[in-house]
Order: sequence, then C-alpha cells, then structure tokens
Amino acid sequence: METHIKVPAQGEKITMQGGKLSVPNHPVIPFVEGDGTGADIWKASVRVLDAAVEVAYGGEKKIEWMEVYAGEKSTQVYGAGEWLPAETIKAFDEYLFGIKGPLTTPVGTGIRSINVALRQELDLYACVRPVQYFAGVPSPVKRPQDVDMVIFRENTEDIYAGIEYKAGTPEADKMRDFLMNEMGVTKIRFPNTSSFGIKPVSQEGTERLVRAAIQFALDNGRKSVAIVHKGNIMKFTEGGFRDWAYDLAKREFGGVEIDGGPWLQLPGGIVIKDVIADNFLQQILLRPTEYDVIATLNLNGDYVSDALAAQVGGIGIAPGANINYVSGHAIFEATHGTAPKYAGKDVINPSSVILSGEMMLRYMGWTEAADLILKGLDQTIQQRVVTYDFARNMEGATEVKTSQFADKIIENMRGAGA
Ligand SMILES: NC(=O)C1=CN([C@@H]2O[C@H](COP(=O)(O)OP(=O)(O)OC[C@H]3O[C@@H](n4cnc5c(N)ncnc54)[C@H](OP(=O)(O)O)[C@@H]3O)[C@@H](O)[C@H]2O)C=CC1
Ligand SMILES: O=C(O)CCC(=O)C(=O)O
Ligand SMILES: [Mg+2]
Repeated sequence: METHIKVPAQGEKITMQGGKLSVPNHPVIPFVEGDGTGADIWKASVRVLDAAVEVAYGGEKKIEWMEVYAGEKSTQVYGAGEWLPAETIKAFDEYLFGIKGPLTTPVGTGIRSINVALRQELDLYACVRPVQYFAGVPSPVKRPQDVDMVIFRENTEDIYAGIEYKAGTPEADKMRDFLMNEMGVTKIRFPNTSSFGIKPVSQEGTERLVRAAIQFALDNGRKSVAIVHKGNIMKFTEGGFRDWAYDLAKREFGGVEIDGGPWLQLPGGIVIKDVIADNFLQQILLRPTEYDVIATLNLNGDYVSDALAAQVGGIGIAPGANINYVSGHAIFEATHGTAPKYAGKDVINPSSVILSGEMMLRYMGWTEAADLILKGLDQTIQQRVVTYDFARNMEGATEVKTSQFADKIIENMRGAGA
C-alpha cells in the first residue's frame, strides 16, 4: 500500500520503559481529524492544545502532530473501501499515543465501527470518560455540580465484539439450528425471523478493566467504585462481570466485606459496591453524590456516558480516552459522534476534543499545560462566550463559532499564563 503519512522532520516517539511512560519534549503524536464535524472541531482544538503547551513551557516542549487517516477522509486519500488503512493502525501502535475525531458508522448495514475496530486492534481495554461540571454550563438538573464521576467502560468485549448473524442468512439459520438442536434451546420466540448476537464477557477482560478502575480510585483519592451491571438478567456475562470484579477487589486490593457483603471496603477506605444498571440510571439523577468511579461493561458504558454527560451540559463537553495501561497505548477521543448536520458550519462545541487533549497532556505528565486548558475553558464559560449548544439555554450568552470559542480560550489562557 502507498504511504500517505508524512512523518514530521522533528520529534521523537513516546515509549513505555519499565512499565512507565517516557515522554520526550517533542513527541510525535498521530491524529485523525474525523468525519462530519471532526474537521471543524480538530482545527479549533489543535490551536488550543498548542497554545497551552507554548504558554506553559515557552517553547521547551512542543507536540509534533502527524496526520493519519481513518473514515471518509481515508477513502479519499487511499481510495474507496480503505476506511482504516493498515499504516494508520501501525502508526498508533508505534507512536503509542493518538488523538482522534469522531468517525461515522452506518446503522444496520455497511462497515462495522472503525472506532470499535481501533480499540480492538490496539487492545485499548479501558474507555475512560470523566464527567465533571464546569460552573455556568446550562444543565437540565438542579445540582449539576453534584456530578463528579469517572466512567471505566470495558472497551473490547460484550456485544461490541461484532459477532452477529442477520435474520434470513445461512449463518443465522446455522446458529438457530445449533442452539435449538444441539443446545436444547426452546425459548427463541420467532426462530425463523430472528437475528442473533453473541455477547462474550471474560474473566480476564473484566479483571483488567476493574483493576484499572480501582487503581485510578486509589491514585486519585476517590471514595468508591461502583460496578454497574445487569447481572440479574444476564447471569453469566453481566453477573460474571460483577462477581469477577468483587473477587479481584478482595484478592488484589485487600477488600473486606461490609456487613456480610457483597459490598467491600479496601484498606484505605474506598468502598466497592455494585448496582443494577436500570436502577443506576435513576440514581445518578436523584443521588449523584453516591457515585464516584464507575466500572461497567461496553454497552452499559456507552449509554451511561451520554446520559451522565447530559447532566453536566451535554456531549459537547464530554471527553474520553481509550487506554491499555499495560502496553501504554492510548487514543484520546470525545464521547460524541460526528453530528453531521453541523458539518462544515464552524458552529459545533469543540470542548470534548479540547478536554480529551487535556486528558492526554495530563497523562503525558504535562500537567501545567493541562491545568491551563481547564482554566481557559472555565473562564470562557464564566464569561458566557459559548457555542450554540450552551447558548440556547444560557441567559446573556454571547454565541460564537467553534473557531471563535477556541480564540477566546486561547486569549484566556494567555492571560492566565502571563
Ligand atoms: N467515537 C466516535 O467516533 C463516535 C461516533 N459516533 C457516530 O457518529 C454518527 C452520528 O451519531 P449520533 O447518534 O447522531 O450522535 P452525535 O454524538 O454525533 O450527535 C448527537 C447530537 O448530540 C449533540 N452533539 C454532538 N456533538 C456535539 C458537540 N460537539 N457539541 C454540541 N452538541 C453536540 C447534537 O445535538 P443537537 O442536535 O441537540 O444540537 C447532535 O445532534 C454515527 O455514525 C455514530 O455511529 C457516535 C458516537 C461516538
Ligand atoms: O463507533 C461508533 O460509531 C459509536 C461509538 C460510541 O457511541 C461510543 O464509543 O461512545
Ligand atoms: Mg456512544
């Protein structure tokens, strides 16, 4: 395959050495612009990230960006059908880190998700999505400031494994016959018109995700880790997730049962608890202070991320990271999708990608630059200079374009950093 990636003339790779990240002063970091609104958001976000690094380190540190391709832009650059070129995966693999915009996935037909494929190819098993409130952001709840949670969503298993058979195909017929004839299944209500999906959930997959969530809680002085599952119905997959999580917390973190269990307390005081997913969705609205770090399966995590984001103002301000804590690989990306109706209009809120960049800088140890971004964003919102999504519910707002919002954050950072 022809190479389309231009490696920057300067810069070095981020590496993992002895289990620790080694970040040079001029790291090369691959990025994917993304489909739909991705280009508008990336153009604004990269300026904010670069300005934060420049203000924080006065030129001593600088990110050397390297564009790699996936999604629609990839099919334009590499040719039809090339949605996720091998050299893109290789670049993310070699350079360890990456940041990406959203990529389109058609519903019910066509290609499978490129976002999910990247997570699986690089084994980025933890999807980490912090949900925090920025003062002044319009919210549908009375006390959005009570929401301060970090979601750890299992990122490689569950029904996202993509093992599905469409009704009416020979594969679905074979699956149906296997289930009915060899497994003695009698409960398929309409066997001849059913599609089938398989939900693999493993002990290893559960343990590495829950380990990351508990370690995060310990490292960041959090109060509890809630295991969110639907184990009353899906006993061996979601119920297995819960049981393996509790077992791990006892075995590796010294968890002791509270009042005969199943809740546990770790030596430092962190509580490990579990909650059934539907109840969790009402509790985060009614009693958000009861929840802190969340460990959950892939599909639950997808739903919960958007629901919680809404409580603090919407997915326009919901960042995320896909991480393999063992290999060091990490791809940072917003929680939201391509929002295609706003593509090319320079109106969308870039905060989710900016905050994903903030997570990346913090993970790199560039905390001064990360802090500047938080300050700049916070100030901009306090000044009520916001994009359409916040402006529509904010009194006295000045509605600005994506690019102008980035300008204002940079202006505030430069003031804050001077
Ligand atoms: N990781 C990824 O790359 C993801 C990709 N996708 C893909 O994106 C495509 C579109 O998905 P869809 O379900 O419509 O969800 P989207 O997240 O793209 O958009 C849904 C709605 O959320 C609001 N929204 C989204 N992003 C922003 C933003 N940056 N600022 C302000 N508001 C925002 C808009 O609301 P309003 O209309 O009220 O203004 C928008 O119409 C699909 O192909 C899907 O598969 C989805 C999620 C993640
Ligand atoms: O891959 C996609 O298109 C959607 C993914 C998604 O919704 C998510 O990761 O939150
Ligand atoms: Mg989602």
